[in-house]
Amino acid sequence: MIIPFRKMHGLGNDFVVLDARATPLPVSPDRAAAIADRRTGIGCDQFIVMEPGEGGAEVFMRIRNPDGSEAGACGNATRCVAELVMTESGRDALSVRTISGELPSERLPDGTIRVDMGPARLGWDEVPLARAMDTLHLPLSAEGVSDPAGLSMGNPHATFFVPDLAALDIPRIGPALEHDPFFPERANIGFVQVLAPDHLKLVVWERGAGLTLACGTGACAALVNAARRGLSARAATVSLPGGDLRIEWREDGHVLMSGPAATAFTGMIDLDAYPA
Ligand SMILES: N[C@H](CCC[C@H](N)C(=O)O)C(=O)O
Repeated sequence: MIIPFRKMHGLGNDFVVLDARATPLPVSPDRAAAIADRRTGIGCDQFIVMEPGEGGAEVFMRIRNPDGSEAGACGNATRCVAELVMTESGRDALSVRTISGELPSERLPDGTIRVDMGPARLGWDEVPLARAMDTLHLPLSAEGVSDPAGLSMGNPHATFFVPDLAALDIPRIGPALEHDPFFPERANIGFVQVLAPDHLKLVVWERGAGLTLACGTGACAALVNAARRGLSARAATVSLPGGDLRIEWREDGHVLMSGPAATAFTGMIDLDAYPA
């Protein structure tokens, strides 16, 4: 089955996007993982399938990590899918639905995309954690880091605050933290250096994907956790290796994320060349 694909990215967090809105596509977790492979497939940080929208949403977005695991949210991909559907429909506002909820999105005058990523979920059972506790201070540590804050943006996040990101060996400490039994569904692990109350520097070890150039939900988690700790204002620029996102934790608990979305190239793929 030969079909078109679109290669997109948000600040270098990259995606293969397939369109299954008109016709269902046979994409198993194994096939998604094979296509996401950077040597034997197209390669991407997350594999995205657009499905027919439901409720008030124009499109449903299915998110899989390169290990085949399904994720409940992906901020950078949400901006990409929103931009794609806005451009094809000539609209500047629409909603993208995921398994975690409906995400109202709009194109701003400067061409960036702003998404209401929904509420930050702060309960231990929402993250989720393995047992009841205050999510503001988690009893977790690794070399050079300790005492993270946790939350969910529709996917699990732990945020460590450090004096100097450059001193960390994230590829070495990331995997064990991602898989800590403390996180029954694993977790995305963010490392934040607070530069100013309105400026955070962030690197994320992503669940099921590892080190990425940017993580939209990770930036949302970093801002909310910094504000909860009194380390930042409720709105800040979050600088990731791939570039900057603007994040605001609104008084109603919703988190707004603004940033770019880009298409790198399009092509055709033969799904039958990949494991069923
Ligand atoms: N690895 C994440 C999904 C992608 C998140 C990230 N790429 C973003 O932009 O939010 C997870 O398993 O929850």
